[in-house]
Amino acid sequence: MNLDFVQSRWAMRGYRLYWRLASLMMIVVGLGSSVEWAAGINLVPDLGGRDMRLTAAFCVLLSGLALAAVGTGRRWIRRLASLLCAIVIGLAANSLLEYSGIGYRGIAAWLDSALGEGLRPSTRMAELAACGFLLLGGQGLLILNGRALVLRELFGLGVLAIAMASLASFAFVLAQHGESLLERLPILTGVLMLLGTLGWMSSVPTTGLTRVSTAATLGGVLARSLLLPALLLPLAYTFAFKLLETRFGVSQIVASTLGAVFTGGSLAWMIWLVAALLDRSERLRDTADTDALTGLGNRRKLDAVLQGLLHADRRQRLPFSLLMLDLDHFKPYNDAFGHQAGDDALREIGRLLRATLRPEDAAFRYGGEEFVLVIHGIHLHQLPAIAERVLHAVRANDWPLRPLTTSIGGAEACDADVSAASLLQRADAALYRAKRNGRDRFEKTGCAECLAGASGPESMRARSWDQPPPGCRAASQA
Ligand SMILES: Nc1nc2c(ncn2[C@@H]2O[C@H](COP(=O)(O)OP(=O)(O)OP(=O)(O)O)[C@@H](O)[C@H]2O)c(=O)[nH]1
Repeated sequence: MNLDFVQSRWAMRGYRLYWRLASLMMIVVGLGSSVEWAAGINLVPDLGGRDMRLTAAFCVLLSGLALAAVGTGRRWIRRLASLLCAIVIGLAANSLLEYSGIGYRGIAAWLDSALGEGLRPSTRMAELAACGFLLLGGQGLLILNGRALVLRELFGLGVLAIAMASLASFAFVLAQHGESLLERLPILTGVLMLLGTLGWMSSVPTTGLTRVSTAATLGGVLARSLLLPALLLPLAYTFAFKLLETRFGVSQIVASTLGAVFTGGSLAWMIWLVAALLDRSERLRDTADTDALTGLGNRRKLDAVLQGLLHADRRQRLPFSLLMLDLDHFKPYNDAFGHQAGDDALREIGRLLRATLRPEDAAFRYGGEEFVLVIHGIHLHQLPAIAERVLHAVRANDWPLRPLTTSIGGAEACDADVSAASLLQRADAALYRAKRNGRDRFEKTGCAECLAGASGPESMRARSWDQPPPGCRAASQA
């Protein structure tokens, strides 16, 4: 399934920045480690454990250079970067063959004997590092050439797994002063592999796994805020609780219990974050669908509701009708008492409509002083009773400044209605007639009274009621 995402500008910037920093760091550390190895000096801070070997340092340097080149449009630079990745693959494969036990003596063995093993530490990188760089080189080569998305993501996940295991193992060793699970993979190499594989993924943020986490959607926010803690927290806990046990004499049972409590707590925190974000997005959606003045649904919400009702399976479609309301002589009311008083009156109409309708029906502000009511399970011949209830509620309300009335037009959803426009148009035609026939009254329009396919009522503007809605002339003048 191929999904398109709208990317978040900030997330994209963040990923691009990370990619540049990762490539820079790899170049600096790779170069530093190579020089350090060659000159026998200490340039790169020792993180404990074993030193990085010459071949690993070279792989880091070449991967960093190739990574820096991925953004360029120049073909020859991309070719050069592909060549660097191919060299990384070659060096890693060479190391693996050296370890294979088939008696292959590769570059590192040759270098070792040429430089005099014993005088200098071995040039050979560890087996796991070789596996990691084989995958990292493959990932880079495929990204640079825009090939095999799934395979390169799998390569990335492979490097991630090796790097994470090395970090966890290192944390464990640090805490325990004991044997490492992955004793032969130096921590610096693990960290750089982690940087490198995430760097490759970040260099093309609109593809593969990263495109979800750069999306400007709820899913994108969740991925950005939860992926990294989900990866790193178990690692940090392993370290912290092992440290409590070995260095501070906390018993194993207490350390394990604390580990379980913190892991559960983190999980609960992540779920809470998801729930809070879902809640916020739902409230935002509600706000977008609500008219701020009256608290009723707005035009956008009405369109969605009608769309849903009209697009329901014809055979299962339940009858429903519309009432379209327009306040009578509202302009003089506004002019006489001011806009604020007009707003209060509109708010009061919203309250009256909510109070008058059954819970299953819904009122929407269609625009200005026009409202639309969606009445479920009601046919045209049943509408007058409901409309009369609304007319009475408005008429009988205790208006503080001057009595207000409303005119109402009604129409039923017909089989021929494929969109909301024709239905709204019939309700509008009936409203036009109610206005023409003296206001404070209800009129209805039957299914055949307007031309099918008309473009819907004029709305959200002051109506003069001198002209009937287009497409309903004959019916409107009836
Ligand atoms: N206070 C207030 N007035 C509004 C709002 N929206 C529309 N109106 C006013 O509603 C009035 C509508 O007037 P018209 O459409 O000319 O019609 P009318 O005076 O109600 O007369 P008929 O509809 O012909 O009975 C205009 O004066 C608008 O300014 C609003 O949100 N607040």
